[in-house]
This record gives sequence, structure tokens and C-alpha cells, in this order.
Amino acid sequence: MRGMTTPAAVITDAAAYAQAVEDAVKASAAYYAGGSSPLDDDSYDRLVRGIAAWEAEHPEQLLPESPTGKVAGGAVEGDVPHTVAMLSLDNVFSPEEFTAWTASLARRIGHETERFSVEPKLDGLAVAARYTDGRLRQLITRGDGTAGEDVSHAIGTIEGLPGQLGEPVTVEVRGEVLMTTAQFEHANEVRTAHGAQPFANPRGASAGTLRAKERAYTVPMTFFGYGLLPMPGTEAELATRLGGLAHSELMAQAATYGINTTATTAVPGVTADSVEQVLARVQEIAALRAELPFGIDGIVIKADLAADQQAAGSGTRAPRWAIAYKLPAVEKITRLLEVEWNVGRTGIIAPRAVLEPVEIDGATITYATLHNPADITRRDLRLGDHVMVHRAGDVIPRIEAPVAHLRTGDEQPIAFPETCPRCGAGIDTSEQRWRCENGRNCHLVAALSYAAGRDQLDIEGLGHTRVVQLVDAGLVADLADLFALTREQLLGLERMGETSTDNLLAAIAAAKGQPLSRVLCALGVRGTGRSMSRRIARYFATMDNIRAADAETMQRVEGIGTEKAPSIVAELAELAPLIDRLVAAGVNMTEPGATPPAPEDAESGDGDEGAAPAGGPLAGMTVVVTGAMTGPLEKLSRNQMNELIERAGGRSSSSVSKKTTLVVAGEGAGSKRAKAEDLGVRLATPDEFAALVADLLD
Ligand SMILES: NC(=O)c1ccc[n+]([C@@H]2O[C@H](COP(=O)([O-])OP(=O)(O)OC[C@H]3O[C@@H](n4cnc5c(N)ncnc54)[C@H](O)[C@@H]3O)[C@@H](O)[C@H]2O)c1
Ligand SMILES: [Zn+2]
Repeated sequence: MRGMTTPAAVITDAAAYAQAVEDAVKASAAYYAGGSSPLDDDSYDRLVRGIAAWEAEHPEQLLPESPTGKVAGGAVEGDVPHTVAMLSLDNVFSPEEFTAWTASLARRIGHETERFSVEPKLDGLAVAARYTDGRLRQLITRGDGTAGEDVSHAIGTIEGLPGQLGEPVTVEVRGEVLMTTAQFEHANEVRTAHGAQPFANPRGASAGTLRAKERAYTVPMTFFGYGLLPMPGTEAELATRLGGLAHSELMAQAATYGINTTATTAVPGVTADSVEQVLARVQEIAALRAELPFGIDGIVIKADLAADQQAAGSGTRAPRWAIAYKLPAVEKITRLLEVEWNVGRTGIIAPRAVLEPVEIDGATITYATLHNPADITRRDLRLGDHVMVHRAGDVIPRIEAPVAHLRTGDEQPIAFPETCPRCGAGIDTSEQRWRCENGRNCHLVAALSYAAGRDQLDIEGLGHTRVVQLVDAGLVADLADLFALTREQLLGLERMGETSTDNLLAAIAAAKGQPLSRVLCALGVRGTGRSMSRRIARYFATMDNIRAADAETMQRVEGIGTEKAPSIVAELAELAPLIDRLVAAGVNMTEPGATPPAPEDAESGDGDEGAAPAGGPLAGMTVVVTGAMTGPLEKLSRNQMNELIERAGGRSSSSVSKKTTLVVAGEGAGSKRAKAEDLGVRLATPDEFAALVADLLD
């Protein structure tokens, strides 16, 4: 795993040091008050590392207001004293640093740490929730660690923090308040609808929301507990018992009281008996990070046993028995320079953000998705805005929100196109995603290249350049024209010799034999990608059946709901002349191995049967493929693997969940394998899987 990506800020003289301290304290105060810091975390941490480096060289110049060594950088105060200090955490950034930390902990307590607990480091803010006789009476922020702010007004708006515990106990629960991605999107939608500025990121949104006292609206947040301790009023017997429990036992106890903990997530807290086990778990959590519905900025490792914790003790800023293993930052602030509107192969007009290049976790980011025009309006994005950009794993970078408090007033509204930016035709704005009225004919080259692609008609020799040539020469104006191409026409093109012409014609002829699922996919009907096309083709078995289906019948295919069904039916009706010409050209319109739905079945109308044949070695199974395939499966693309799964009676899926029955994990499998292990889903190697479906392999 990579360590720090950004070096410390370099401070060269006392004046620069004083300025850096002032900047850091200001940023920190804004950060804890409501996330309106001008700096992203990476820049803040860099600044503080620079301050610490200067102080190490010039201890005599240390300014009393310096953020180093203090909870919350010394920028926050409170008036409700904590019974036990609420501290921050020290950091490590690599396996080596972590190992060194465990060694120093062992020296301190006089023996190796018996057991560790390993939990995600939730990226929200810490609160203490005081329960008296099982009732939530008071909610307090961390503040400066010794006293926090009373935010009891937020009681009732935080999921996972019940007003009433399952038992009438008097205890203090500590944990993190955060917003899930969905809660964050919702919060900003509600805020902008009320004329308020959006929050820059989920962390700032929860800080700002928690502290806001009088608002016309409430937005939900989520709580995860990671501490349980006695407080004044706690029964003596319970106090003694809690004091002796291991961290993992406390978490189990909190859960039985009804408190939400990470046990409900894909990254539950676990215990580990060795450094190796801890590091393996760190890797697993890191691999799952991009898929989590909430932000984490590291992994927290604690000595699990109470005796070990007591022996280690705490410093003024952080406990000595716990450490944060930090992960690289996934968020940076940069500027939104421009919005491009690109027309895709189905005629969808999608906005894309052009950013001032910014480095996030080793990659330079210049573009981010913006989904659709409504998304821009909802978040009140403007050109020239500073924006919080998020990028984790292989997921396409996204703009989280504008950093509204950095606005200068020079920002400009984002202009939406009034006509298709590609062909000038009108725009159909009836759905969230806008579409050129010319549909797939608008970007014919993209539509045809897609149709000829490996996972659709698989026409070798018909790459992008060749398609451009055919379209420019006026030889092809739609998919059916491909099948009418003559030898003479092709020979007339530049760089087309006899051999390549014959090869291309043969490839086009072969494409006529592709299964219906691929032909359907090649048509590029909105909402029918590869797997949906396979489900439709398997359910209906023939193109005639598909075309005969009304919206209600279409909904019998799994995954097609009331919204998608009518649009698919309408688009297929639009495509009727094209489909007729494909049929006339001899293109196959049946799905091998699929049987059409029986008429009774069509009347019973209950959902998802028929999506796969009843039998087959994978009947009733949901299968996910990850990593590189080897052995008999080596040559199969991911799409072909999914086709194979469905031919074998199973259902293919791209993400692992509790519903997954089998994960085929090849070399290099990462987060999906980890998740399968977490959920206890059965794993198979490519060879084991090949044996399972041997009858279908040729
Ligand atoms: N952008 C800015 O201007 C700015 C300013 C100040 C601080 N910061 C950021 O804040 C961070 C430092 O803040 P900090 O002092 O709050 O420390 P921290 O967030 O790095 O670590 C301590 C906190 O971790 C949290 N935590 C999450 N999961 C936990 C778990 N399972 N067990 C225990 N604790 C858990 C708790 O809230 C605890 O208080 C840095 O990442 C820094 O970049 C940013
Ligand atoms: Zn167009």
C-alpha cells in the first residue's frame, strides 16, 4: 500500500511559520464548525506537517497557538466537560510504521499486545451520547477533548442513535456522526431548494448540520458507535463490568442495546491476533473503500483488551493503545473550468466537467462525471467554482459539490444546450437524461462502432476508423446498411485491399448468426445494455415475441420496471423498419437454448421466471466473476463469462452482496473477493468453475 502522497509544506523562516500556524488554526476552526475550510484535508495535513517540521528544528520558537499536539488543532472549544477525555488519534501510513507502532506499544505494556480490534475509520465527527435510564438525554461534540458543545437539538435526526435503548441503563456511547452518500445528496438538494449554499462534502455537511440549531428543514444523518463507557449515575456493577470488557465485547454490548455499529456494514469491526492479520484486514478494508456508502479515511487499530489499554494509557492528544492507519486522500479541491456536452451512441447528451488538473491518490484528474442537467441544477454548480472532487479506486471521478464559501462572485451559470451540440436537432428533455431527437442516428459512428464491438456483433475489422470511413463515404446510414455492403463498394475505399475486403465481408456475414441477445444489444435501445439484452432475449426467445410484447409483458423480465418498460417498447416500435431490414438481410433473431414463455405463464404475470432456463448446473444461483480467468476460461471476455453463466441457468451480476451464491475469483481478484469472504459467500477458482459448467464449454 502506498504511503503519503503529498510531502510537507516547506517553511523557511519564522514569519512563514507564524503565517502557517495562523492559516492552520483558521482552517481548522472553519473545518470543525461546518466544513467551510478553504483547504482539503491533504493540504491541511501538509501544512501541519510543515509546522511540525519547523518546530522540531526550532523548539524555542514554538507558538502557543500552534495546532500540533492538540485535539482539533486547538481550534475548538466547548462548555460541557467530558467525564473522560475525547481524544484524537495518532497516525501511521505504511505497514512498516504500523509494525513499529506495535513494537513501541509492546515495550510500553511489557508484552506483545494480546489481541487487536480493527475497524474502519469513519469520516464524520465524534460525539458523546449520554443515556440516563436508557433514554438519550444529551449529545455533545468532542470540542477540545476536555469539553464539548451541547448539540442535543440534533437528537431524533440521527439514524442508529435511538432515543431509547433496549435496556434502562445509564451509559455514555461514543461514536461518529456522518452522512452516507445518499444522505449527503439529499441534504444538498434540500438546502439548495431552500436557497442555502450546498455543503462541499459529506463530512462538512454532517458537522454543519449537527451544529445548526434553527433550520426550516431537517436532514438525516447516521451514527456508528465505537465506544461505550460508564458515566456519573451508572450503576456500580455495570460500571465495573464495562471497565473490564474488551473493545470488541463493548461493541457487541452496544449493539444489543440497539446502537448502530460497523457490524451492520460491509466492513465490520473484527479482532486480529497478529500484526499480519491486522495488515491483511487493512488491505481488505482499503479494497472495499470505493464501494462503501459512506466515507472512511483510514482504519483504526486498537488494543482490544481493557488490561492492555489501561497499561498503555493516553497522552494529551491521543490514546497510546490505538492508532489510525491512514489511507490516501480521495477528495481534493480544484476548479470547474468548463462543462462539455457529449452525445453518446444512443443519442444521450451527457454533461462532463472539465477541471483544473488535480492529483488524487497518484492520478491526475481532469474530467469528472456530472450525470445529467438536473444534477447540475440540484447542486447549484457554476463555472469557475471551486469544487470538491472525489475519486476512489477505478470509479469515474465525480464532483461532490461546489465549495460555496470560496466563491468570489465571478462564477458564471452553466449554460444548458438548446439544440443538440452534435447535429443541431432538437433535444428531448422529458427524462432526466436528455437525448438528441435524432437518437442513435445523431452519433452514428459511435452507435455502429458499438454494434460491431466484441460483446455485440463482434465484427472483426470494423473498428472506429473503418466505421468513420464507411459513414463519410455515405455507404452506411444505419445498422442494416452494413449487411448490404458490396465487395465493389468496399474495394473503392482507401486502404482496402482484396484481402481485407474479403475478411470484412466474411466477418459481416458471420455476424448474422449471432444470438438474439447480441443483436438486440447492438440495436442500442436505451436501458438495454449487455446483461439486460440477455435477460430480454432469454425471456422472449425470439424477436417476434419481443416485438409483440406490450409494456406490461415487458415488465415480466427481471429488472424492467414501470419506467423502463414503456420506453423500451416505444423504442422498439420506432426501430421496426430497421429490424425488418435486418430480418430481410438474414440476421438471426432467436436466442439459442431459450424457450418462449408459455401462454399460461404470460397470464400469471409474476415477475422473474423465464429469465433463465429452469435447469442447468447453475440453476437458481447468482454468480459474480472477478479477476483474471485461466485454464479453459482463459479466452472468455467478462461478457462471455456472463453469457456462459446465464446459459447454465444462473444469473450473472457484477457486484457481490448477500444475494450472491458464488464468486468465481481468478488471479488479481481484489475487493469483490474480500467482500465475498466477509459475507461468507462461496468462492471458486476458474478451474473449479469450469468443471461445474463443463457440459456447456466447447
Ligand atoms: N481541511 C481542513 O481544513 C482541516 C482542518 C483540520 C483538520 N482536518 C482533518 O481532520 C483530521 C484530523 O482530525 P481529528 O483530530 O479529528 O482526528 P482524526 O479524524 O484523524 O482521528 C480521530 C477521530 O477519528 C474518529 N474515528 C473514526 N472512526 C473511529 C473508530 N473506529 N474508533 C475511534 N475513532 C474513530 C473519531 O472522531 C476520532 O475523534 C485530519 O485528517 C485533517 O486533515 C482538516
Ligand atoms: Zn444530435
